[in-house]
Amino acid sequence: MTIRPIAEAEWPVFATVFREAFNSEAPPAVVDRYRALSELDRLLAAFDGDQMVGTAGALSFAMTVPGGTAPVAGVTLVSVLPSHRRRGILSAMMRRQLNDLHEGGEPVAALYPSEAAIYGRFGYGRAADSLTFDIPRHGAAFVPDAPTDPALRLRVADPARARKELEQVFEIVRAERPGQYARTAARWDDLLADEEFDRSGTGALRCVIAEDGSGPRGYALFRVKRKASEDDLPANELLLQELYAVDPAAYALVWRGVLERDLIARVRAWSRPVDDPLIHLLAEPRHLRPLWRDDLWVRVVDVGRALSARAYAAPVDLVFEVEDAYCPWNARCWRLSADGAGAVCEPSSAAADVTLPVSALGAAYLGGRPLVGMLRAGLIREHTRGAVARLSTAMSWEPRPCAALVF
Ligand SMILES: CC(=O)SCCNC(=O)CCNC(=O)[C@H](O)C(C)(C)COP(=O)(O)OP(=O)(O)OC[C@H]1O[C@@H](n2cnc3c(N)ncnc32)[C@H](O)[C@@H]1OP(=O)(O)O
Repeated sequence: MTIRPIAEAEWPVFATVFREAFNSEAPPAVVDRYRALSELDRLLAAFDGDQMVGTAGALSFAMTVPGGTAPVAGVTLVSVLPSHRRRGILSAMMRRQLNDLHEGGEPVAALYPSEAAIYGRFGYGRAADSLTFDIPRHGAAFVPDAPTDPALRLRVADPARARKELEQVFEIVRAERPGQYARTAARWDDLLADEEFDRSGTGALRCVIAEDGSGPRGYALFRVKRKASEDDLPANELLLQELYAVDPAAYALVWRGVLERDLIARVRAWSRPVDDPLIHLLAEPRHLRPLWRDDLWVRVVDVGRALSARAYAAPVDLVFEVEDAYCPWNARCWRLSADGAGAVCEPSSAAADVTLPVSALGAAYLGGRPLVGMLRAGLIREHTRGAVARLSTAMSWEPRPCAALVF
């Protein structure tokens, strides 16, 4: 078995392997979009003799982390042909990729797993969660004191033509929420693509923008799936792709534009953050009927650099011991000292206050997974009473992390 980067000429075979592994029906135009999204020199393939049997890629993200932005490898296109599964090919590709990231100086990796049980063994931790809302039209009323702004108006826009305005809003909001990553032109092309395959029975991509005299302040992208009830009344579903706004009044107005749209029986919204302000705006939040699931998984590739690259919610100074079977350079004691002036995380020879698996550090890295929960679950060992609570408080962050756009 060989694992190596691919050449441009090998892309079609690479695409054949991941299409087969994912049981994908993606047409050539969509495969071209994957290529535009990919960074060729960061694609790895596994070979059995001459045959390509496995794939893995990484994207160079600037990702929002607590208090700033960090370089993060967005791991993607991971697949092994059905004929070659459960022989350790994924494990070998993950080991190679983690070594490459370490040597290339990328301190953190993140991914969306196809199945949540796969990546914990490679040191990834469940770092962000998201909610799916399923809101019936009759449950869409807002609390009486929901914010309004008479300067705001709602405009129906063509998504492709409105791209610059959407980018303008997104650039502001992405800096606030950990897990959000800067979007390349290819990412926007993919998000706004509206070919037959993208519609797949769910209708054209639509857009509303909340704006005032000085420009856009919020937007929603959505499709409408046409449906009729048994007695032939409109029962259409609005499928919300994304909704962002830079201030509360614009946020409320865009949601109103979505929830109060005529001829819609229900609104389904995926990948909403767990602290979505909509939870406070709906007069009857039980109508959100939230479904909880995992969003981003994070892998701390280099403990010292990763933990020095973020901010902390409270001062902390302690020593923790990391267990890491895949990245031996992490497996040792580290001292973390952080206060309002910054954070330093360095190797230490002092006795550890806490021992934890590297996946726990990944889970806590974006501020959304309190370590105290993992202590109670018996996944972390505490040697100094109260040390996990202090580290947990320091690593927690507002707002809660959510990438919300699968890569
Ligand atoms: C970020 C992303 O791209 S996520 C997309 C992941 N890809 C897919 O889901 C496509 C379909 N699936 C596949 O291509 C393959 O089944 C893969 C990539 C998930 C696994 O590849 P394999 O080469 O079979 O994995 P490998 O043999 O290295 O398995 C390593 C370990 O993970 C376990 N494992 C592998 N796949 C799964 C799974 N889907 N669920 C739970 N455990 C799994 C194996 O049992 C093995 O466990 P062990 O170490 O205790 O023996």
